[in-house]
Amino acid sequence: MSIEIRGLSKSFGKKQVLQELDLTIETGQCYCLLGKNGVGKSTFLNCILDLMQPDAGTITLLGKDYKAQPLDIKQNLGALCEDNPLIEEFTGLEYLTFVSKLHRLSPAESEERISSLTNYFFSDPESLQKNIAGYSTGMKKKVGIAAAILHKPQILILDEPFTGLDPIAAQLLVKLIRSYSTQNRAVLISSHDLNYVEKVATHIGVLNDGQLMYNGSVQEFTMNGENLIDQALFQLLLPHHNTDTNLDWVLG
Ligand SMILES: Nc1ncnc2c1ncn2[C@@H]1O[C@H](COP(=O)(O)OP(=O)(O)OP(=O)(O)O)[C@@H](O)[C@H]1O
Repeated sequence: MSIEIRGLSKSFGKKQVLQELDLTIETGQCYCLLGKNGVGKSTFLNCILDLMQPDAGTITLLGKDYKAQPLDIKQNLGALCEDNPLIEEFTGLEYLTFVSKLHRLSPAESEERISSLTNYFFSDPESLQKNIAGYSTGMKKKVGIAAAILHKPQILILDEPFTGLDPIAAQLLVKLIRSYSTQNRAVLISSHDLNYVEKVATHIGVLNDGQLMYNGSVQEFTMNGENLIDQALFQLLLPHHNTDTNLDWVLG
């Protein structure tokens, strides 16, 4: 198994965001984490990425305990964080070269991989010669995704990967994720873009009130395709949401 979480809890002050959460993700799965704004999806991913310390619980990735073997794990982990931190003073090309050096890729490997990723995601490879500070949100997102997969990690964790991408780039990412997760790897995504989730997910998790209120296959979630993912999600979450508020003053 790729990712095994047991009893994960995290609070901010008095607000408990994650409550003794358990989750197992196997290789070959693309697990999509869904849920309303502020429900704790990024907190959950940040704990798995060791960017945030949980209050309790264990995280085992690729059979290894995070606390005992953090470096072994991180060599096999690729991540796109929600705030997508890059080095803005670098050009896109400099940044990707820097990341490939961190992963100790040979210069030839690095050049080949950056060149193919550039051709795949960027219609104008010249743009990678400019400083990241001047990039659009979507351009930055594409650089972040390329940096996450440069070292072919066995686990890929992407927080809101589709947000800000144009439809062509999003479709290219769909294609990449689909073939990526069918290899001996696993992909974990947090997303609100249900049209794209529909295209990549093998498994769905719905986070609510600190717990996974659904955790299972996409077939079961959609009742073998009878429902779309958004319909299934509405049915699950709507009873927990107040829809009675009257907005006549705006609409009238
Ligand atoms: N560093 C922090 N300090 C205090 N509270 C935080 C911190 N990070 C997150 N929170 C709170 O934890 C809760 C979960 O936030 P999180 O960003 O994980 O939600 P999310 O499900 O990813 O939301 P969204 O879908 O809007 O991106 C929110 O109430 C948020 O305000």
